[in-house]
Amino acid sequence: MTKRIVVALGGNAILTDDPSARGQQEALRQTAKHLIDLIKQGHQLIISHGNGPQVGNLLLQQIAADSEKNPAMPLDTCVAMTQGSIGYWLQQEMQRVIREADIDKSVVSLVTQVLVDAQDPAFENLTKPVGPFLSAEEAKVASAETGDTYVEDAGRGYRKVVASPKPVDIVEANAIKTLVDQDVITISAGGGGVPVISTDNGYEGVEAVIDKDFASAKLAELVGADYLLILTGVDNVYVNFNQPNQEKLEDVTVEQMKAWIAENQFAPGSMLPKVEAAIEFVENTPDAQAVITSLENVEAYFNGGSATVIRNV
Ligand SMILES: Nc1ncnc2c1ncn2[C@@H]1O[C@H](COP(=O)(O)OP(=O)(O)O)[C@@H](O)[C@H]1O
Ligand SMILES: NC(=O)OP(=O)(O)O
Repeated sequence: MTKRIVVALGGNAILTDDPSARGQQEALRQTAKHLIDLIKQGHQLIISHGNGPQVGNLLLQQIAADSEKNPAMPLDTCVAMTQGSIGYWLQQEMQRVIREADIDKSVVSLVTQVLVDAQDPAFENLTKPVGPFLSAEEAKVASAETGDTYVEDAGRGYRKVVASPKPVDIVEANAIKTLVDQDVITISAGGGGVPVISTDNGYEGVEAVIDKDFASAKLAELVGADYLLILTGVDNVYVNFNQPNQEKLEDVTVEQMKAWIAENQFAPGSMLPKVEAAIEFVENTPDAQAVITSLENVEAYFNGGSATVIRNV
């Protein structure tokens, strides 16, 4: 039976070891190959993706700008630029695998605005890591030079952090839903969506990067998805992760997940937002499921395999 699946692509689906345009498109070629099975099975895909490394790199490229003839672009515009570049690569690679599979389906990527609350306390408390990983010393130098805040990111090094307000609504949700109803594969809410606030004069961009897992949960709710499929670097979520007594989670309820969150089982900035986004989606969409697994495990999961699946009961 056809299912409506929001697929949220994590960092390793886009950026492996080569950050060039060619390298990222090659990574997305492999990603597209992992998704074709779902399309062959007749499911509707609504794809979203991260942009943390890419938008941070783009901000660094703005340093080369001058003030008048080639001005630096603000963060909301940089988010839109990464939606454009990643959407372009992915759209081309999805079209390639669809053509190779001899399937007649259109793919389109949409510049997507996500409404946030101008009063969100996240604007005062910067939490979203973007760009490259630095050593403690490099981060100290960069922070002294730019005034930017750097924090340690889940044991992987230091990264610049920016504001990350929660998504309230997706401006283009009806347009996306119309396309999905017409069986078009959409790539939307990339990089969490371009953060905008509502003013008397319409929408206005704000300097922030929305977490793509929360934006994907909102997207899944608004398009009436059956599944929110969060794809990341691990086949399953674990409790006591990376410890001798680590335990793989398979079928779990929202209630169990909340208890483990209270025990600080999931790392902020990496697994925690995924688990919270999964809970938010299933709480707002009672018969739906959220699945957290790796790209490599997707085909196996949808053919009867195992992953971390979060349901209401
Ligand atoms: N409790 C946990 N269970 C499984 N993985 C965890 C856990 N805590 C942290 N992680 C790590 O978090 C990573 C996912 O976060 P991250 O790489 O930031 O996401 P993304 O794939 O969206 O870029 C996993 O690949 C894993 O290494
Ligand atoms: N916007 C966002 O959450 O990107 P990452 O998943 O790449 O951090």
